[in-house]
Amino acid sequence: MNYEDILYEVDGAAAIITINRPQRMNAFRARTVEELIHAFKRAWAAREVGAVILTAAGDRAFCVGGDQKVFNETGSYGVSENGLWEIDALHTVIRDIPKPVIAAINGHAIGGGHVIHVLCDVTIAAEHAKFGQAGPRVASCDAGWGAAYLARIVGEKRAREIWFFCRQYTAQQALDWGLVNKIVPGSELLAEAKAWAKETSALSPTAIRLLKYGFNNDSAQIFGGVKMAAVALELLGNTAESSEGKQAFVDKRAPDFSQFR
Ligand SMILES: CC(C)(COP(=O)(O)OP(=O)(O)OC[C@H]1O[C@@H](n2cnc3c(N)ncnc32)[C@H](O)[C@@H]1OP(=O)(O)O)[C@@H](O)C(=O)NCCC(=O)NCCSC(=O)CCC(=O)c1ccccc1C(=O)O
Repeated sequence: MNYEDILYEVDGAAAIITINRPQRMNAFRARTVEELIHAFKRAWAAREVGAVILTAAGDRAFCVGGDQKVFNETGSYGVSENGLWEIDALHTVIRDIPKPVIAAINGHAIGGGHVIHVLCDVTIAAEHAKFGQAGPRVASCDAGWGAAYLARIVGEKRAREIWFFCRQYTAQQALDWGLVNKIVPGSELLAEAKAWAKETSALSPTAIRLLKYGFNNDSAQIFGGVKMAAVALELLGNTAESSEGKQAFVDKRAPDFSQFR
């Protein structure tokens, strides 16, 4: 597969997957998601790879979720080679790949971009990184992993605060809440992530695989709701409420959801 929206390289025992749409703050479209899934499977199959680093181009954003401009123009997140919109399959492969996935957060991790880092095994953040959910501002949400798994990490009260108020949190706040494992200066982010990848790659791959699936086992029941949430979100995406959210984003104004209450 030819990548247009991401970069893939192997450095030592680390596969480095870079979301490469800095002109859209690394927001994803259907093609981006399809390429990410492909790259994760490539890293899964590569014997020399012991860990995956997921990061993004530039120093402004890790990923700000679904590309709202594409959605506003086309009514979807655009086309993919296989014709599918597979955000849930991306979440699944991050959980299923039997190698640690290290998120290296180089800026804003917002909306669907925040959900992706939450699902990674560990997160290292640049000092200037910002975290939060934004979906309800544009009539979108992830009521699957994005809600239930987030609550496991930060607790119910904090998870509900994150979703119900759509605020942004600093890297220090994210560290205090257990959302990230370490904060480093932006200039040291990739080197730090590579050091973590090297360290874990020296350990028994079978033990790591067992542990990852052991951790996953405890939260696996959330998956039952993931598919339901995806179908519900697709239906929400076809409503006037969704159109108002996306149009307001493009117009750079506050949405008026009053008629949908
Ligand atoms: C990220 C911001 C907080 C940054 O703010 P700021 O620094 O002030 O910069 P801006 O001037 O706002 O933005 C700069 C530039 O980038 C464009 N941009 C920003 N975000 C997006 C985006 N998401 N899509 C497209 N373009 C974007 C912005 O328009 C500016 O462009 P100019 O041309 O220069 O004007 C702030 O920008 C912000 O809050 N952004 C919106 C974040 C957002 O709403 N994200 C989408 C949330 S919904 C979502 O992610 C879908 C989820 C999903 O599909 C899903 C479905 C089912 C299960 C799971 C999922 C899932 O988890 O993904």
